[in-house]
Amino acid sequence: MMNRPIIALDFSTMAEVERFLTKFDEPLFVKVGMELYLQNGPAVIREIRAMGHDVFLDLKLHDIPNTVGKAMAGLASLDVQMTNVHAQGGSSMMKRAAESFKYHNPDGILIAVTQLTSTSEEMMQQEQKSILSLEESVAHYAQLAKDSGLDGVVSSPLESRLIHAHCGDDFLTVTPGIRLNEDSKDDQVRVVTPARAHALGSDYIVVGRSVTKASNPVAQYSRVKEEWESGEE
Ligand SMILES: O=C(O)c1cc(=O)[nH]c(=O)n1[C@@H]1O[C@H](COP(=O)(O)O)[C@@H](O)[C@H]1O
Repeated sequence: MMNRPIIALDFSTMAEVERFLTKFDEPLFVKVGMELYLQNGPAVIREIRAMGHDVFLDLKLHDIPNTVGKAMAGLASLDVQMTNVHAQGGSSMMKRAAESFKYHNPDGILIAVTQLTSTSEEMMQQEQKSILSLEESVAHYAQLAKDSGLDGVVSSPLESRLIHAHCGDDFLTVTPGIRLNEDSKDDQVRVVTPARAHALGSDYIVVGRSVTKASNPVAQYSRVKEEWESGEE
């Protein structure tokens, strides 16, 4: 069975979240990111969990190991199914995050962002002064995350095969940058359709605006889910 698509609740108020979620009569897997969490705090997680939905808390922690370890202990007590850090924070930071998260939430999934889906290879090389190709960089950070005790990484579906080849099929690929054929890319660079993400072997897809900005979000969610499960556009 395929994992449900994760829907990014990129709203700024709880009222908008409620208006969106009450349209659905099935439990969703949703993502709470910086926009919602930083403006509304931990109460949003409790409310969404009380409505029966699973939560990926996406705050991409990136700081010194002690700070991230302590912050992670707080986040782990929120009863979320998945959360993340930035792999570029390094292996000591990721190890502290994993120890802290797993101690408080043994069943939770901890993943690391490799290269954002809004980053192109050209940007990476010019702005990060990296001498690697984008794929080499993603594979490198995925291996570092695995060696630090994390369960998987965030990347574009374009790198899912490479990550599985390097880190094994059990190492999770959680992949945003999903667009239906007729959608615009917006600020994303490395995008694919849900069907293509299936073919490329992603374990989870993260979908935001394609569904949240649709005129009929429930119908659009069903379409994304069907494409993702069948692998056909
Ligand atoms: O960690 C993430 O979820 C994430 C990592 C990444 O590399 N790219 C990325 O788009 N995301 C998140 O995935 C969501 C994508 O939203 P849409 O572009 O609207 O589908 C946003 O909430 C982003 O914050």
